[in-house]
Amino acid sequence: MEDTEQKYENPGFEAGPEEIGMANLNGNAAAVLATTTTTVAPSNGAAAAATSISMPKEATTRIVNNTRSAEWNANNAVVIRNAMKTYRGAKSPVLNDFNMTVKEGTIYSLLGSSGCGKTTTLSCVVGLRKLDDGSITVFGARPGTKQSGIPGRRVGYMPQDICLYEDFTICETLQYFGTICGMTKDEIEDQVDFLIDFLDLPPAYRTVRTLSGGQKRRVSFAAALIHSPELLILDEPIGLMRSGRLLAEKSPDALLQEYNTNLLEDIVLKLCKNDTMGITEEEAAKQNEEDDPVAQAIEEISFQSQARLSITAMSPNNASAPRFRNSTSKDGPGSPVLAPKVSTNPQPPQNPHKLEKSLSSRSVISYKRKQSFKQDIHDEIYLGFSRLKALVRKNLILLMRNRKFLFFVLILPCIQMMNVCVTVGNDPTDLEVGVVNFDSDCKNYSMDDCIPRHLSCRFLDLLPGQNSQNRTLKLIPFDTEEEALEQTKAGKTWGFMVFPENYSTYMYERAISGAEPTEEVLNGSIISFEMDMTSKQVAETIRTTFFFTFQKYIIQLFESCGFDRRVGEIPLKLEEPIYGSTDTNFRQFLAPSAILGIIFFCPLITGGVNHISDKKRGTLDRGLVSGVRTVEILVSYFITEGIVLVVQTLLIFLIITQLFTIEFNGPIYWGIILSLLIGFCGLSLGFLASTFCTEEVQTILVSIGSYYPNMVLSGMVWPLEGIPKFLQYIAYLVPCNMACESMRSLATRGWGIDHPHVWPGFVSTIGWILLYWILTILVHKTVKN
Ligand SMILES: Nc1ncnc2c1ncn2[C@@H]1O[C@H](COP(=O)(O)OP(=O)(O)OP(=O)(O)O)[C@@H](O)[C@H]1O
Repeated sequence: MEDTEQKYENPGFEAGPEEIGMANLNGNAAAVLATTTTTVAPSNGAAAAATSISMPKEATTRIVNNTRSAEWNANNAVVIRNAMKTYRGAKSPVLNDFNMTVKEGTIYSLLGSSGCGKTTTLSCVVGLRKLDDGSITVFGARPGTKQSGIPGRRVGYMPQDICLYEDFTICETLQYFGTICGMTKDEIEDQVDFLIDFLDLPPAYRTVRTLSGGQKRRVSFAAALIHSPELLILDEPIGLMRSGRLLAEKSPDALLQEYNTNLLEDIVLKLCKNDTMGITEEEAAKQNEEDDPVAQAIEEISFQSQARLSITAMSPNNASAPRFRNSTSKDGPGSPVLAPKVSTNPQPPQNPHKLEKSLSSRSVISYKRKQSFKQDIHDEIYLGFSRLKALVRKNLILLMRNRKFLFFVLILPCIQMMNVCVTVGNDPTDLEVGVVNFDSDCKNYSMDDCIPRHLSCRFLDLLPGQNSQNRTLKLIPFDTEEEALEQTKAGKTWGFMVFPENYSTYMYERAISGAEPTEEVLNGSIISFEMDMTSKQVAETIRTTFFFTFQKYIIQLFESCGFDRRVGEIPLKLEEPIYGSTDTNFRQFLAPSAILGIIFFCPLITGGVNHISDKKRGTLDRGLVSGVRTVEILVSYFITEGIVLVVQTLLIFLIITQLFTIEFNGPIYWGIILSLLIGFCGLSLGFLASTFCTEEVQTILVSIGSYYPNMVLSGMVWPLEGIPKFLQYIAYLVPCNMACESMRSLATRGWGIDHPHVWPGFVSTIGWILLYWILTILVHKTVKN
C-alpha cells in the first residue's frame, strides 16, 4: 500500500460508513463503499475488502447520516503513520509509508486488490505482526501495551479464514471465546442467545464441522462479537451485511458474475437499494440484467438521502444497549439504534421483538479503566484464570471428541513398552550349530563313569539345548568338516565344532592323569570351533555357552573320578552381586530407560502436532489477539497432556512390574514422578519445535530426528562408557541423559531421591523444561517481530 489516506464523505446513503479509508493499493484504483458494514467475501484475484469497525466507546455514540455526533472527531481508535513492512525475501514492501486513521464510532472499510496488504495491515493492528518502521496506535497506545487493550478484550477480531474448532458446537465456540475474554457463564449465555438470533445462526448444539461455509463465517463473526468489543476488526467478513442482516453471502466472483459488473461497489449499492425496496436477491439479479446498477445506486443515494437514519454498533453499555427502532421516530441523535428501518422498507428485520428483548436484557461486558494497581492485579489474575480455564476446556473437548485418537494415544506407549519387553533382552534360542564328532558315536555311555571314553558326548550332553529346558543351541551332526563348513558358509548354521579322533583319551590324560601332557595330548584334547561372527550378540551367546559348559564339564569329570571339584574350577570367584543378580538380563537394563524414551517421545509428537494444528487453523492467532498468552497455552497443554501422561505412565509401570515382573527396587513413586517430568519435557520440546515449524509433518520429522540422538546419547540402549569420550560430554546436552541414570539407579539399585546419582536427573529435567519454555516464549516473540 502506498502512502494514501483519502477520506470520502458519505453522500447521504442509508446508514453508510461516514468515513471510508481508500488506499491506492499497488497502483490499483481503490473504491469507495457507501453502505453499512459492507464488506465482501474474499476472492481469488478479485477486489476484496477488509473492514475495521471502530465501535463507539460511549453507548450513545452513533453514526448519523449527515449528522455527526460530538464524539466524531474526539478520538482516534486506530492510527497508522508511515507504516513500512516488507516480508523476508520479498522484493518490494507490502506497506510503504502507509497512513490510516480510524476514528472512534466509525465504520472504516479498507479496500484493495488481492494481495495488496490488507491482512498484513490488520495483523499489525491486532498485534500479531510488527511493522518494520512507522507507528500504529490503537486507542492512543501501541498494540501490545496495556493501554491499547490489544491483545485483549477491547478488540474483536475475525480473521480472513474461518479459524474455528471444527469439533466444537456453536455454543462451545462462543463459550470458548467469551471465557477467554473474561465473560461469566451468564453473560455468555445471554450473548449466545442474542447472537444466534441476531446473526441467524443454526441451533447452538450444531457442530461447526457440519455447518455451511456461510454459517461458519457467521459463527466466526459471532465469536468476534461475543464480548462486545470496543474495536471490531473483520478481515473480509461474512458477506454483505446491513443493519445486522446479511444481504448477500457469496464470493465476489459469483456476485460479479451474477450482477454482470466489474465493480463490487456497484453490487454493494445495488444490494442496499434492493434491501431498502424489499426486493429479494433473485429478483434483483433478474432485474440486473436490464438495469445499470451504478445508475440505480446513484438514484438510490439521492432517494435515501431524504430519509433520516441512524445506526450504532454494539454498545458496551448494558443500560443503553442498542435496540431496534424505527428510524422515522422522533428520537434525537443521542438515541442508539441498531438496524435502522426506513419507512420505505416494508420488510422488518427477523424477529424484531425477540431481538429487542434479547438486546435489552443481555448483559454486555465493558472495558473499564482500572482504578488501582491492586484492582489491576486482581483483574489480571481473574482474566488469566479465565483464559486458562477456557484453554483447558478447549483442549479437553478436542481430546474427548477424538476418541479414537485418544485411545490410540493412551495405549500407544503401552504397546511400545510391551514390544520392548517382549522382544529385547531375551537370550537367543535354537541357534543352530554343527557338530563333527570323530571321537565317539555317543551311544550307551554314563556321565558318572571315570573312563577315557565318550567325553565328547558328555560335553555335548551338558550344552544347553541338547536335553535341557534351556534351548540356546540346536546341535546338528555332520559327518565331515567340509559338510559342516558348507552349511555355515551357506548361512544355515552359526558355526560348527570338531572333536578330533581319540579326543576322550587325550582329554582324560590331560585332565586326570596328572602327568605332564605331551604335545600330542595337548593338541588331541582341543575341541575346535569355527563360527560366523557377524552377529555379535549371537556369537557372544554361543561363545559364552561353550565356556560355561566347558567349566561344568570339567567339574563333572573331576567329580566322577573322585577328585575335589574345586580343582576343576577357574580360581576366580564372583561373590553375590551387591546390586542386581548374577543373571541380570538386558531387559532389566533397558526397561527403566525405555520408559523414559517412550514417555518422552509421545507428548513430543502430540504436543507439537496439536500446537501446529492450532496455528494452521488460525485459532491460535485468534486466541492471542483476545489476550491469550503463550505461557497460558503451555500451561493448558501441561494440564491436559498431564492427565494423559498420568494414565500412560501408570499403565506402563503396571505393565513392566506386573506383566513382565521387572524389578523396581527403589521408591516407585519417584520413578513415576520422573517419568511424568520427562513427559512434560518432551511436550515442551514439541512445543518449541512447533513454533519453528509450519506443518505437522515437519514437527514429526523434528521429533523423530531428535528421538534417536536422545536415545543413544542418554545411554538407553548402550552404556555411555561405550561411546567415544568427547561424545560422553556432548551427551549431557541430551534431555534424557541424566534422567536415565536416575531411573536406572532407582529401579535397579534401589536408591532414593537423595542419592547423588538420582536427584540430578530430576533437576536436569526440570531445567530442560524451563529452558524449552523460555525459548518457546522468546521464539514466539521473535516470530511476531
Ligand atoms: N508470511 C508472509 N511471508 C511472505 N509474504 C507474505 C506473507 N504474508 C503475506 N505475504 C505477501 O504479502 C502480500 C500482502 O498479503 P496480504 O495477505 O496482506 O494481502 P491482502 O490484501 O489481505 O490479500 P487478500 O485480499 O487476497 O486477502 C501478498 O503479496 C502476500 O503474498
